[in-house]
Amino acid sequence: MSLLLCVGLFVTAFIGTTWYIFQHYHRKHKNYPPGPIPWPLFGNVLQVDGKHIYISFMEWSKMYGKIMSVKLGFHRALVINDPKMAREMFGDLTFSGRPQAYFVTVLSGGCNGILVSEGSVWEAQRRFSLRHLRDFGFGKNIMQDLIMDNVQDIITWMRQEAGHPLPDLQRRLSLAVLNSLWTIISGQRYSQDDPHLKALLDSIQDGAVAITRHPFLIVAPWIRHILPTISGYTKFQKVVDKMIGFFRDTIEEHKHSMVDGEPRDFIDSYLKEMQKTKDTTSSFYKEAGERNLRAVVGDLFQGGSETTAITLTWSILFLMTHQDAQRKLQKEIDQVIGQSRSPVLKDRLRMPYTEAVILEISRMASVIPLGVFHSALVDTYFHDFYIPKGTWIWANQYAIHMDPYVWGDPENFHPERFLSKDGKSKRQCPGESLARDSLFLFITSIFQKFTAVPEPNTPIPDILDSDDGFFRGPKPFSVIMRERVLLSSPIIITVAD
Ligand code: HEM
Repeated sequence: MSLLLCVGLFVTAFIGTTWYIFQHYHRKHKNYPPGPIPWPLFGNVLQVDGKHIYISFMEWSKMYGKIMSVKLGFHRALVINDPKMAREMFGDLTFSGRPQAYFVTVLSGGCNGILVSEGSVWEAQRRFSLRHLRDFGFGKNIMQDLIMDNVQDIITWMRQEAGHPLPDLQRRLSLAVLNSLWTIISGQRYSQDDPHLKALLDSIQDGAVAITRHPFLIVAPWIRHILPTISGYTKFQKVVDKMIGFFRDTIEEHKHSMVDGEPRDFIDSYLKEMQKTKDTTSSFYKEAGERNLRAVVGDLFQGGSETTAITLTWSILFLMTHQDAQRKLQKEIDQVIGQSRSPVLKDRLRMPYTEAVILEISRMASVIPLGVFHSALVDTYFHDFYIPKGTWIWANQYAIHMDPYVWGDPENFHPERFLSKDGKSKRQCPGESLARDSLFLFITSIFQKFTAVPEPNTPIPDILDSDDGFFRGPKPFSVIMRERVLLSSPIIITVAD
């Protein structure tokens, strides 16, 4: 090696190390929350269990405290492992930003829509969407009918498969949940086997996988310029293009088939709002409007389908492995609903045990174990900790849901613990009531008719273990649904007013 090269390498290493030490020790404010020492370039990413990152954070919080800092590549991030602090922080608009990171901007075609936008765009898009989703059923009786149509498909399918292990349970549930959303957003209802519906689900699932399979694009996006294939960039871009293309095609079809007068669905309403908008700075104006519409449609599908479907799959696993809880649930169903009619949302008021089961399933499932990133909108203080503008913030929902100080015995499935109430935050899930309604109607309808039992001689997965991507799903399991009563006539799903 020539002397010149040696000197060059030495100088580069010296400058790099000095810069790193300066960054880490001197530019860090003395009241910045503590955390593990990050490595150059990749931060703490290589120190966590890549499969269960939230468990690594939970372990670290025992050393560094309920509010701790980590570094994801060059990004500063905080992890909140305490329910009170998380509620307080996310109830404060100062922390209602979203990280404007590379992968976020690619997924939303800029910083558009509801999920990743900020400020006036977020407010306008969220307000418009909630108002117009209500026109097409959100939070109304008609939503119950839409959900029940899809519940009926699941009951029919389970009846066909009764007594045998259920194939593709999670996919079936995903298609059923997605179909209700699809009807509200784009006006059509498909059969469960429809290729269009399947293509939409594939595209949403590929999108979710794309986020988690390529962590380097999240923490070190610059790597795509050097190693586009190895870093996963080429594949990521392909998946994202396909997903955005799907939404673009759906919107184009609407533009061609839309008529004057009443909008047929959410997309029509949005297109009409765009036509009315003359303010060139509005997020509904022309090109900006189209980008936002595509992102909103993506947010609703991505936010609403897999979350609910994975929670339902966990429900079957938890109830299959806790026959006692399943029997109590069925007893309440028999007492309040009986066998002669289908469940209706009004039944919820008289079914505290069922509600407790749903809450306990949601706690133990923690389907979005780290929640969705927030970010600090200004330099600020929180519980005497200094938090610089732009810091990414995770609420470790899994740690909160499994905190022994809060729950006593968090690893046990124990619905009775939920016979009390909880609070709310500001940047909160707009689909919460739809998700709760869906979980109630699916669970009561399924367990009204069937009992879930494990397939004999097949291993049952540990319910505390999971298959993780962006979502936390159960490990594969085999379930047999046994019919509870033999009906000679086909099931009639009637929805009372
Ligand atoms: C079990 C079901 C669900 C779970 C566990 C869930 C969870 C979450 C979480 C943790 C957030 C982040 C809130 C925050 O920023 O602090 C969120 C946001 C969001 N969810 Fe859900 N969700 C569910 C169902 C739904 C449904 C059914 C829809 C739509 C129809 C939906 C649409 C959204 C949207 C658009 C956001 C972004 C809100 C914003 O940034 O202002 N979600 N959800």
